[in-house]
Amino acid sequence: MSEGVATFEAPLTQGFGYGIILGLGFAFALLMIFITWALKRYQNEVQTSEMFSTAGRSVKSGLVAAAVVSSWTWAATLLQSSAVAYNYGISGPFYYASGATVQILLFATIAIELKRRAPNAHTFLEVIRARYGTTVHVVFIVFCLMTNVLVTAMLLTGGSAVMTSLTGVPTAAACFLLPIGVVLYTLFGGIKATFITDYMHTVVILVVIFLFAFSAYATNAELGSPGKVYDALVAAAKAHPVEGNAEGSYLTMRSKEGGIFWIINLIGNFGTVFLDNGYYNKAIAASPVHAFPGYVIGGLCWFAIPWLCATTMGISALALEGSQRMSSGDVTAGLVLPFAAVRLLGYSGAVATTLMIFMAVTSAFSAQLIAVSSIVTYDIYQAYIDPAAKGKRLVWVSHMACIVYAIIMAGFATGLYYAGIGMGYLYLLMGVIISSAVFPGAMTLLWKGQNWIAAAASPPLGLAVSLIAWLVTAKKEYGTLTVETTGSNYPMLAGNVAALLSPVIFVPIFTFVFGSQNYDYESMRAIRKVDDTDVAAAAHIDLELVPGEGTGPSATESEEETRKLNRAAFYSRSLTIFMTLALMILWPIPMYGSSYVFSKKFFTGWVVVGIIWLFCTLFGVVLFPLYEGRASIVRVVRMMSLDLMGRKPTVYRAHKADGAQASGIATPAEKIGEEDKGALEASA
Ligand SMILES: NC(N)=O
Repeated sequence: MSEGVATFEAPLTQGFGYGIILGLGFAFALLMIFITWALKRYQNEVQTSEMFSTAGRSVKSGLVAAAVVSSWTWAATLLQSSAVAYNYGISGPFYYASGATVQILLFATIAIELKRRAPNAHTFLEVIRARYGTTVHVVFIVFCLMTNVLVTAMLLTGGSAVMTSLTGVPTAAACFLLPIGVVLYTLFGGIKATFITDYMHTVVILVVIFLFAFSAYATNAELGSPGKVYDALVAAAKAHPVEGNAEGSYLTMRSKEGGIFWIINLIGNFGTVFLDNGYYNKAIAASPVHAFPGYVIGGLCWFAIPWLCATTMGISALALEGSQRMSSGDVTAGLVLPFAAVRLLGYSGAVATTLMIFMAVTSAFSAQLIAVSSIVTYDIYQAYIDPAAKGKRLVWVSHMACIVYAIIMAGFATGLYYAGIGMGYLYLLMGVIISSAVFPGAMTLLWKGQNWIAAAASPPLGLAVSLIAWLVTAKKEYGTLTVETTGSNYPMLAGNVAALLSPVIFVPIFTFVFGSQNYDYESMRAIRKVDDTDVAAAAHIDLELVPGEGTGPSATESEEETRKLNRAAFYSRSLTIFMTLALMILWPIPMYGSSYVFSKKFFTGWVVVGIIWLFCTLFGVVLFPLYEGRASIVRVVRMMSLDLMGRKPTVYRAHKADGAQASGIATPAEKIGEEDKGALEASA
C-alpha cells in the first residue's frame, strides 16, 4: 500500500468470524425448527406448499412492514450508503435513502392491484402468464431471476468483504459458508418463519445503528458531538475538497456526483423492487387490507436506516481518517462502514459490525431464497414440468431450489470477487441489467391495453439499448473498457436511464402497431391455489384448519373485502404521490438548487431528525408488530403454559363471524377446557 492510503488489520480472529457465520447460522436454524413446531402445534400452520410460499395470506401490516424493512436492508443499504457518504458527503445518505424508499411506497399501489386482481396468485410471474401466456412469461422469468441473482450477489460480495476485512476469513470461504445457516432456516421455516426471524434481525440492526450514532454524536472521545463532527468535516473539505460539491464542502446537498448517484440509485431500485418476486411474495402473504399499510409503514421506516447509518458511518470515516484516505477499491468493496466502526469503537465496533452485516445478509438472503424457490416451483416446475404436482412434491421442489440456488450463487459471488467486481459496482449496474422490464411489468397490472408483444419485446430490446448506452459511454469517456471505467458514474447513468426509459417508448409503439388488448383481468382472478391435501393428511390436520387453505370468504365477506381494498387503493395513491413528491422534490430540490452549505446548527438538527426518525422506525417495525400480534402472542404463551403443565389445549380455527377480523384470515383461538381454565386462573 502506498503512503497516504488507510489500511486496517482485521481486529477479530478467524475463529470469531467462523463462529458468527456458522454458529449464528445454526442457532437460527434451531430457532426456526422451534418456531415452525410452535406454529404448527398452536396455530395449525402446517408447512404446506401454500404456507411455505404465502404464509396463508394472513400476515398483518406490522409484520409485513418489518419483513419489508428487513429484506430491503441489504448489505449495500449499510455499506454502499456509507460509501457514498464518504465520497459525496452529507448528500450521499439522503440520495441513497430517498432513491430507494419511493419504490417501496409506489409498490404499495402495485400490491393493492395484485391483491385485487389476482387474489390466489403465488408469484407475480403467474400473473404475467395468466394475462399473456408463455412467451412473455419466459421473458419475465429471466428478468426476475436476473434481479434475484444481482441482489444475492451484492449480499454475498458485500457481506464476504466485510467478514474478510474484520475477521480475516477468506472471501471465498465466507461466500460459501454464509448461505448455509440461512438455507437451513429458510427450509425449515418457509416465508412465515422467516417473517419472524427477519424481525429479530431488524432489531439487531437498529440497535447497532443506535450504538454507532450515539457513539459518534454523543460519547466518542475524539468526536462525541455533532459540533465536533461538523468541524472535522470542514477540515476534511479543506484537505480534499469534493469536486462538483458547492464550495467543495461535504456539508451540502448540492453535489453533482451525488445527484448522478441519486438517479442511478432510483432506477436500479425500481428494478430490484418491481422485479423481485420477494416483494410480491410479501404482498401475497399479507392479508388483503394489510398489504398497503404494511408497505407504506415499511418504506417510511426503512428510510432512516441507510440515512442515519451512513450519516454516522460515512461521515465518521471522513472525520476520523486523518491524512490517510481509504483506497477507492476498499470504498467500492463496502469497507467504509467497518473502517469507521473500528475507528469509533475499536474491538466492539468490529464485533457490532460483524453481527449487523451478518443479520443484514442473512435476512435479505432468506427473502431471495423464498423468491427464487417460488419462481422455480410455481413458474417453472408446476407451469411447464408437472402441472398436476401436489403440495408434497412442490414443497420438495421449493427446498431443492433453495439449496441449488445457494450453491450457484456462492460460486458466482466467488467468481466476481476474483474478477475484481465488488458490491458497489453491482449496485450501480443493477438497473442497467434489469430495469427495462419495470415499465412493462407494472403496466401488466395497471394498464389493460398493453399488447403482449409490447410486454415480450420491450424488456430485451431495452436491455440491448441500455448495454449499448453503458459501454459506448464508457468507451467514449475513457477510451477503454475496464472494471474501473465501466463502473464510473457517467456510463452507469447512461445505461440506467436507457434501461428504464426506452420501454416507455417501446411499449406504446408496439401496442399501437399490434393493437390494444382491452384485457378484462378474468384470467388473473382465475389463478387457483395448490392442492395441499396430501401434506395436510400426512400431518394429520384437517386442511380446512390450515391458514389460507380454507374454502375462502363468503360472498358478503368478499364484497366487504373488495370495498376495503378499493378504499385502500384510494389512500394508497394519494399518500404515495404525496410522499414521493416530498422525498423527490420538496425536500431535496430547494436544497440542491440553493447550493446551501450546512451551518453547524443545521447539521445538528439534521442529525437529530435522523435519530428521531430511527426511533420511529423502532416503533413501526419492532413495537407495532408486537402490539398487533398481542392476541396471538398471549394465546401461544398460554397454550405453551398449558402444555408445560401437562394439559394439552385443543385448537380450533375461529370463524370470521366469531368477531374476528372481517378481512384476511383470523388467528386461531384456542378452546380451553373448564379444567384447564381453572388451572390457568389458579396460576394467574
Ligand atoms: N435495498 C437497498 N437498495 O438498499
